[in-house]
Amino acid sequence: MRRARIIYNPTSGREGFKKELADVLRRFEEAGYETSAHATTCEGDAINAAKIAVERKFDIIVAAGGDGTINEVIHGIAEQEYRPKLGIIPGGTTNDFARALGIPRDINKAVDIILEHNIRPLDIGKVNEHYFMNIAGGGKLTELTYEVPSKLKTMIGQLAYYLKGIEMLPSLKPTKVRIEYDGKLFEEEIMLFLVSNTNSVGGFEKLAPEAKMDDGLFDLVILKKTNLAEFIRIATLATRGAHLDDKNIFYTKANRVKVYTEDKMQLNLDGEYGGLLPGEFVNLYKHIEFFVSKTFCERQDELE
Ligand SMILES: Nc1ncnc2c1ncn2[C@@H]1O[C@H](COP(=O)(O)OP(=O)(O)OP(=O)(O)O)[C@@H](O)[C@H]1O
Repeated sequence: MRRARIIYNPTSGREGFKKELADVLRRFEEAGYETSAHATTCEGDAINAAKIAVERKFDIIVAAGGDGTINEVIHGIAEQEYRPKLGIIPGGTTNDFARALGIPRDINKAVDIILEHNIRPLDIGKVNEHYFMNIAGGGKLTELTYEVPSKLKTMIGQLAYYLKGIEMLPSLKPTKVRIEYDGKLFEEEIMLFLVSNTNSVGGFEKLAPEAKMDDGLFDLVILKKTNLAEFIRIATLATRGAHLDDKNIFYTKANRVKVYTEDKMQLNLDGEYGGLLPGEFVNLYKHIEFFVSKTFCERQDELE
């Protein structure tokens, strides 16, 4: 019999998953999975819980929670030789990764997707000792994703980023960087850089519109030094994915990207603080098998 391990964060988002747990367990059992659950107790607990699920050779792990929980589960399995397939039930305040995989917020519909069994091996990003699923980046502007208080995020969503962004615009400063990507070199002053695995980024769905999740490549998007007026013009273009051809943008695909900066620069991983640069970003090709929606499969295939 196939075995499923549900790892859920009882504190994530509006804490809705707990109430549904019995139903979710029943649905997995009915679908032929012997199923058990682990409620995370503190930061880092999902990493251990996932490692234990690997040791016990569960066929699938279902991560229920926000991006933080999914990220911890990925940390727990990414280094292992045997990696259970990963299903996601979004339950956080931000669910960028679930959104990228076309997984709806509704718990029952998310379970449907796992039980429909559309499985795709997808790339995972690694930088220094951290993993990321969606996007990593550096530059003053990327720092705003964690300066937005999470309460505010929940209440007003995307608007929180925009408000914070506007507040920070005058303090945007260029930084000299040296970026090595697949044996080539980019050396200039920049405003920010993004290393993207998916195209779903904190409300900007089109920052890396061509990012494909199973090609072993990141989309590297660099905004060169600009003045404020230019910056606003390009940010407007970016909301509709029309920025990549702009002369102020450097855009390429790469499997390995090394970033060195002259000034201190923070690293942003999936919207969270990820330490300081320098960093070496490595794309782990089709590293983990995920349960995804049919729409996701169609979208990926269109990008071929
Ligand atoms: N029982 C717990 N009590 C407090 N924190 C926990 C507990 N279990 C897990 N955590 C921590 O909470 C962090 C955030 O959780 P998660 O991402 O699931 O939800 P969220 O904060 O609501 O959503 P998001 O991260 O998407 O904004 C996790 O990275 C984890 O370290």
